[in-house]
Amino acid sequence: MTQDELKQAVAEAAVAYILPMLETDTIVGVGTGSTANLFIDELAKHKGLFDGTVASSEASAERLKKHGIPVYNLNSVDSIRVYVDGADESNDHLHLIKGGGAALTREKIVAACSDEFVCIADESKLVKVLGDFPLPVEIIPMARGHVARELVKLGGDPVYREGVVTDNGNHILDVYNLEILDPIALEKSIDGIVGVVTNGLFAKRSADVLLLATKDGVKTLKK
Ligand SMILES: O=C[C@H](O)[C@H](O)[C@H](O)COP(=O)(O)O
Repeated sequence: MTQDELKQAVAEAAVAYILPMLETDTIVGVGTGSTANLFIDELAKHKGLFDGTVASSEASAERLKKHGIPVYNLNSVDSIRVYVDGADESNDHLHLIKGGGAALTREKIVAACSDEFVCIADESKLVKVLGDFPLPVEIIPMARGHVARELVKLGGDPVYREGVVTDNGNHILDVYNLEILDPIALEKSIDGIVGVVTNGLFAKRSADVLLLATKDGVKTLKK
């Protein structure tokens, strides 16, 4: 199977997983990226069954609206039953690296507000130790130099993601060469640097379930 076929399989599995949760007042949190896009397309087949969604990016909101699925402002909903999103890497504890598409801050906010976080990925994303994928860090633009120097002190090699402005009007540093042995501690340390908005480690609030597409079928991994 190709990577695209694996992504399609996991998108379908995610919809099957959340179907029993869908009621007329259910709000679904929707992530960002190529896997999340396929999930949106599958979710659209069931749009009459639930109330609507909260999106983690402008791009996902636009795709949802094109399908005729209601998209709510996060501040106008009481709760999100389930959040479905992709990842750039996951370890066995379902700690994630996210933000390859620069949506990490809104993703982390929606994940924090959700009762259950279902991560969807193909098997290439499962790793023993996080950090082969450069860790995205969203920063306030004027703090770029300061944050970069602090990230070097933590052992990383930050690279400015040229030309990218997040939905929040900020910039991204991608941090290379981190061997992330303690994701919870590193997430906290990076968040403590003045000028950092969010970092792409989802460790304190990890996924609850990982649906992992493999050539032998979609596997369900839990913490
Ligand atoms: O900012 C983007 C997100 O964190 C994505 O969920 C992540 O990059 C995975 O994207 P994809 O499904 O395209 O590999």
